[in-house]
Amino acid sequence: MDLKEMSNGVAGGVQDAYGEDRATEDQYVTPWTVSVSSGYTLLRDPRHNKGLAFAEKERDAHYLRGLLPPAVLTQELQEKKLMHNLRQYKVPLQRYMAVMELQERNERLFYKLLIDNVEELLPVVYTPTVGEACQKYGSIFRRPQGLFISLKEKGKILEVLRNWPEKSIQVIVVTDGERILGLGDLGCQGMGIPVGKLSLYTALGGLRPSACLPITIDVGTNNEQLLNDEFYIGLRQKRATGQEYAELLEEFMSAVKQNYGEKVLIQFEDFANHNAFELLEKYSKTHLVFNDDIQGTASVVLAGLIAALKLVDGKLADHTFLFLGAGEAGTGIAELIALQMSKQTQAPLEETRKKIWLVDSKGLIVSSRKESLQHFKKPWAHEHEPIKTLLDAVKAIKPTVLIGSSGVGKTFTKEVVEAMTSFNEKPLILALSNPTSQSECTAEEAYTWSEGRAIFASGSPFDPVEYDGKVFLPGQANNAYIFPGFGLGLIMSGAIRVHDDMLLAASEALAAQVTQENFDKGLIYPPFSNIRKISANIAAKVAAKAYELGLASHLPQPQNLVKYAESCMYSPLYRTYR
Ligand SMILES: NC(=O)C1=CN([C@@H]2O[C@H](COP(=O)(O)OP(=O)(O)OC[C@H]3O[C@@H](n4cnc5c(N)ncnc54)[C@H](OP(=O)(O)O)[C@@H]3O)[C@@H](O)[C@H]2O)C=CC1
Ligand SMILES: CC(=O)C(=O)O
Ligand SMILES: [Mg+2]
Repeated sequence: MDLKEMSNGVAGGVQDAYGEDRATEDQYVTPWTVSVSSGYTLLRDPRHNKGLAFAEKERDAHYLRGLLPPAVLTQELQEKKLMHNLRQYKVPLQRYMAVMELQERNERLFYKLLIDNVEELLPVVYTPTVGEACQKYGSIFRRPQGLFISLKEKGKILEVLRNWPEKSIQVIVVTDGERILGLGDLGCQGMGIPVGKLSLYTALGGLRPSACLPITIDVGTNNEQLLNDEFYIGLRQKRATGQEYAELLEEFMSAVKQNYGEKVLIQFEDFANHNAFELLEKYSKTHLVFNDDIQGTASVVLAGLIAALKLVDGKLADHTFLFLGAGEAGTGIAELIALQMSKQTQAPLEETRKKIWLVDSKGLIVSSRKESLQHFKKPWAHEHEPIKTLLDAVKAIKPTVLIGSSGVGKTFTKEVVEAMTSFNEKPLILALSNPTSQSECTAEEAYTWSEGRAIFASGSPFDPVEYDGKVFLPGQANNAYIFPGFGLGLIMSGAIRVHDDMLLAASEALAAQVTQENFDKGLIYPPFSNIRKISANIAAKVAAKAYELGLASHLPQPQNLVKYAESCMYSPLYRTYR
């Protein structure tokens, strides 16, 4: 038999014993797959796979007989088994890999697990474990998730977007990996963050998984360790900057709009501040963009403050705020607090900003430093003598609220917390930096050093703390409370732009969900176990604001926006196949 006969019609091809390879290595082939999933392909399709939950009839109808062992398990039983297995892993990264493997194998079961066990699994798929996963991303991933758009794709970004199998995208979370949590530049390995954030969009906010697209833009990395790592998965070059960077981002933003229309939400995540503010400012005029680190964080912290006013005396404007860290999170939060105060008191923003002080790596931001400050710090350069350390700033400013957003761990020392406690009956202390290793202090430190008087919340979760016979529940001040519901509100109203008033509406909606029972435990955030209900309420308020501002395009406005939000939410329950 000559080669041509063996090739089954593929000229010059081969036929191996299994009939798999129809072409020799030097020939071109077309990758193809069947479009209706059945049999083995169905079991390998994470969107439709149900594992042992396929019913007898489905096993017959979809050529699954023999491909599965005889037992038929319910989704609940599968969930029980998986949670049992997960709890056997003592190393957080192993849990992360196990849940990610589930996401790649059986999407609905993954989301059911995440929704039903949100408080237990949030630290696995999100901070702190996702930070470690990004650091080790190159070595732990077998199958890449999301789209990687590097400088190599310049001029072809639209084609790259078209390679993504889903066409009806509603939310994109995009990073360039330069400021991953408080871990710095992780280059292309930052992909874990958009993937994690989008899994929360689905689990906490109810967006369909197929409508979510994680993207990492790879313009190189300045992380020497990664550049020297032979297994590094990204571009092996220093970061592109200036015009080269701006042009790639411009092409990306245009291609997104061209491919998905103008109502796709683009969430910027973990960009370094020298790009983040500029990108937000530039594209908020032409696209539906949201910067989670600047805006989402601001909204979640403001919500915590509004709620905390039930535990401490006074109105927002009666308080004095001091930040450690004057970057995206710090100045973003400061600006939203000032805006809320201004709306409440009718005082101009320039006045309300004076209640807020920020410390950066060079000390307190004061007017004598104004000339040399980055533009986003300038509004916070108040009249004061220069102060170098946080402790001295705390003693001089005497804040009622201390917020950590520097990305540097252990900076709220015993002296700092004691100083806060010396002039506040109930000092409000928020250690926002992520992951846990970068937290400004631990929950235990905050409660112990303040002799049980601090109202404390942190970016990454801490376990309950027992102090002086009383159990304290630390809350989690994390933008994960906001962005899923916020995004749902934008999408369901067909919003075309994000407006600051929507952030304020989201804060108030979140604060309104804190119950007396939560307050009694010292919490200023509701538990994550209610997050879908919380997200529906946030979405409703955000959508209502979009309608009020004339920014909504989904008309007419649904009558009951909370019910409508709930009806839009993805359910992870298995469907029955005909
Ligand atoms: N809980 C949450 O929901 C969120 C938490 N975060 C966390 O906040 C942290 C900061 O993020 P982001 O604002 O985007 O980062 P940025 O890089 O934009 O800002 C960091 C700021 O901290 C300052 N800083 C750095 N080191 C010190 C130091 N030793 N002493 C005083 N100030 C210092 C920097 O000063 P300088 O300007 O002088 O360099 C800068 O002003 C990260 O850990 C991130 O994970 C962020 C978003 C949401
Ligand atoms: C939570 C978050 O967005 C961050 O730490 O960057
Ligand atoms: Mg972030």
